[in-house]
Amino acid sequence: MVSVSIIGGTGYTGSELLRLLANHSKIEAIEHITSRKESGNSILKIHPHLKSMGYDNLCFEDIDLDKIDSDVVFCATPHGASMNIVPKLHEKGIKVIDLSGDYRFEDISMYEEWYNLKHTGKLNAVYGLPELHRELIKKADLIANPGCFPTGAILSIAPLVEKGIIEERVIFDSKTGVSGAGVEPSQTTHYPNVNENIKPYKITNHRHTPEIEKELNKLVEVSNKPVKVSFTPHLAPFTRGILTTAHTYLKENSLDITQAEIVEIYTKFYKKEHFVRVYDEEMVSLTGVRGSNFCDIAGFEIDRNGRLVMVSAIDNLVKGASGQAIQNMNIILGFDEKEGINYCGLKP
Ligand SMILES: NC(=O)C1=CN([C@@H]2O[C@H](COP(=O)(O)OP(=O)(O)OC[C@H]3O[C@@H](n4cnc5c(N)ncnc54)[C@H](OP(=O)(O)O)[C@@H]3O)[C@@H](O)[C@H]2O)C=CC1
Ligand SMILES: CC(=O)N[C@@H](CCC(=O)OP(=O)(O)O)C(=O)O
Repeated sequence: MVSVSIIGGTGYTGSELLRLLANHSKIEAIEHITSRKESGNSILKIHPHLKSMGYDNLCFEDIDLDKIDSDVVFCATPHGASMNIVPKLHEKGIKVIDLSGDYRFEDISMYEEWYNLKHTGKLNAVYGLPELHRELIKKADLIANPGCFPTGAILSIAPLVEKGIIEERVIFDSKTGVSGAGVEPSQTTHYPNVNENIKPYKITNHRHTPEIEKELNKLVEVSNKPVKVSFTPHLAPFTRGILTTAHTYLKENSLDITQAEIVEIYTKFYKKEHFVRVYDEEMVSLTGVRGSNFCDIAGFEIDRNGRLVMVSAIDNLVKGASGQAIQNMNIILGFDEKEGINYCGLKP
């Protein structure tokens, strides 16, 4: 049994951590859950849906980090904030899973360029995408939990990149639900601006672009050219979910590959992966993964120009954040990887 604390407990990913951990059989207690604004208040004030789930006496605290001594701490804090919190916990020997972008880049200068922030210093973090880095995660004491868009994008084409059958340029087009923007309201997320609307943003310069690219390039054989990623997100009128369409081009020498062979490449690549479901006949959709830790993948169609289209669907708050964070904790601590997160979607 382990004790857990959550830094940033009033946000959406903090809320999801509580929801999922309530059904985790190896969690002894949520020792501390922090909030600066809600310190002293019951967590039920902000998360009333968690009533009778074992948290009725749990209150937010604005606690000094020195007082936290849990086995595992989840930092569900914004980028820029995590880098001032994580080192203090890490140096105490606590296993830390950071949901922000602060430790996702091995190369800090790349982080500073894309996040426009000065970093407080590199730590030895493992990029927590279990389907690609499970062995490293097992030995890690600091996990950089992947970004929501990168999770769906990387998983959608990782098998093709590893196989070396697509050209270097890859285009990802993603639609995201509004919870991706966090709990603080803004003009962008204001209901009249989102409802019955769809709006592209950061069409060429979203900070998840280099994250997707550097992870895909870990799969590229030295003899092949590095992948070049273009990424455009769109804000869409739903609360949860990210649907990503990946456009890739088959290499000249792979143009005779069949759809069935591509399906086979994916099936083999994800054979042991419980949380990646490959659909060779059905199209995937967001309701199929809503509330779940699954990444559903479909597509496999090649058009008359040799363009291969893949599609992935995730719940940004689960496989894209808190579910994956718990999956990482399960791997580090040697628990069943599915513990606490083994739910299907909520398709009506
Ligand atoms: N939402 C999503 O879909 C995803 C989010 N992420 C990442 O996960 C992290 C959390 O996201 P999300 O839950 O959406 O964010 P929210 O904005 O919803 O919540 C942020 C939380 O952090 C606390 N907080 C903010 N600043 C500080 C600070 N300086 N020190 C301590 N606590 C602070 C806030 O509480 P209070 O102000 O009361 O202290 C709040 O509880 C972010 O880094 C985000 O980028 C990753 C993948 C997906
Ligand atoms: C809708 C919306 O605004 N989405 C956010 C998602 C990013 C996020 O959650 O940040 P990390 O995954 O990098 O931590 C955005 O595009 O910035």
